[in-house]
Amino acid sequence: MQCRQYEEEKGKADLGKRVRKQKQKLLKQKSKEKGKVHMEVGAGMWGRWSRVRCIPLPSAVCSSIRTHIAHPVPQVVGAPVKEHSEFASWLHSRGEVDTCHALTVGMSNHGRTLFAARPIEVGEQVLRVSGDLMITPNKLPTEVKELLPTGVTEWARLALFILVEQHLGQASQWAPYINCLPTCGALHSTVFWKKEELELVRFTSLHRETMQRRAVIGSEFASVLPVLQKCPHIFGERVLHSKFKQAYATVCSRAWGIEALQTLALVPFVDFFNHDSNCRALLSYDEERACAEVIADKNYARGEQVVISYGRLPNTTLALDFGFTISCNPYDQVEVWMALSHRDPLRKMKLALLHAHGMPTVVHADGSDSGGNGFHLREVKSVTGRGKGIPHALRAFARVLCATTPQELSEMAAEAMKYDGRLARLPAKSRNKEAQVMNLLLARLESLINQRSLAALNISESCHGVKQSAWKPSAIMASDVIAGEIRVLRSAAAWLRHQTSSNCVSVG
Ligand SMILES: C[S@@+](CC[C@H](N)C(=O)[O-])C[C@H]1O[C@@H](n2cnc3c(N)ncnc32)[C@H](O)[C@@H]1O
Repeated sequence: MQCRQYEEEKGKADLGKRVRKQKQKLLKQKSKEKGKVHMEVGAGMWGRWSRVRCIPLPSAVCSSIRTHIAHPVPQVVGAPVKEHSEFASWLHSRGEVDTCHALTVGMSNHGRTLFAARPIEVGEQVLRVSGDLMITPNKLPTEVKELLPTGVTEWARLALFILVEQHLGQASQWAPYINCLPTCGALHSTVFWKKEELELVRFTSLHRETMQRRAVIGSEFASVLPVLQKCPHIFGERVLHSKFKQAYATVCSRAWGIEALQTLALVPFVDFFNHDSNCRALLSYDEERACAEVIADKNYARGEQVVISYGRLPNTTLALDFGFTISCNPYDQVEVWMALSHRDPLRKMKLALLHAHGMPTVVHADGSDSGGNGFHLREVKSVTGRGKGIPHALRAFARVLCATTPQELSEMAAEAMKYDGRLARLPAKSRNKEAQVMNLLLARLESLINQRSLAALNISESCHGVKQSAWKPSAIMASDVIAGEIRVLRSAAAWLRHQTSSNCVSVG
């Protein structure tokens, strides 16, 4: 019941507000850093700009990193694909002479990928692509750019770029690159899942985000449709929503945010790198030399698959943006929705207290306050160790939820003033109250664990009689997402139990 409420509340959330905040944060960060910046690939539609991190490239550090890859991406020594020579001569013809001396394009279990053409040493530059080769939205034909309404995002503009070049076919100067983009049916992003497939992840944030992404693609299509119709000489006679969606999803799985240039870009050749969550090599942009580069984070033998990290991405993001998941993804997370009851007599006061202490609640599209928010939980690595447990904000929210008198709320405000302004920095003075808070949180986590366990059962029942290795991509991804959420929830519940027992708080 609470989860249904969660879905409804979150579905109506005022996302515009969040986007504005994220963009402001990004702009603040911008221009602080000069030199090389790391980029993260993918969409995360509303969070993607905030995911474009801006960290000076530690080249000195890079050369001393010898990462132990605990779960490497399977190393498949693939025969070079025919595009490799085509690609290499195309790059040469464009003056990209240094780009791929160390790498060759081949096939892996996960589509095209890059292999070491010779032994590669840690700290070595394995790839360098000049700014000229990057496809940015300003490379759209001028006629199209002039017709597009201002609100059309860079994601949609890059999707249009793909459509323009696909229409040109072999006459396109980008043809060797465009020909390698995924064809219809090759992308497994959740935006393409059927209704019954999406049902498998019904209670997760992935479900909501997928619906939002679909809505965004739909409204972007509506905005560009008049331009598509005005320019049949550029796009062809009739561009259907499905074709635009395919191009849009392709951009989501391949575009890089280049903060230094404040733009989104498709970067040919870099596109062939597969992702490994244990890898520390990132694509970075060298502002001085105006080129993108990748530095090896370990030694590679000839023929070994060379990977990079697309970022510290949970399976929900991987499934939505890229159409794959990783089993036991170390960056998995769960969104736990907590909300004040409409029947709570202190609701107004509690909302005021939360808002005054930097704890916003989600606002519906109609302007009403949901009285709740989602809190992201990551796996708690050690139940007994001193590392991070559950987010402080979640604990503070639970304290506010459990307050029963105005006096309690005033005491919380006074205590926050004494410290750093944040609510509930210390456990409640009354042991009973603290136990109540812990019980509330534990009950919430346990109900989510039960719900996810049922979802996991559902997935295996939907694949009854089929060997796991033969499951459809959607079932594998749904299973990884749910298993990850259960793992995270269990670790958080174990941490809570340990905290309460070591503080001698009785937990029911
Ligand atoms: C930037 S492209 C990488 C090149 C891609 N393999 C190709 O054939 O063009 C990203 C796509 O590669 C695939 N991919 C990358 N890393 C993967 C991994 N670790 N497991 C499964 N698929 C992966 C996914 O299909 C993803 O959408």
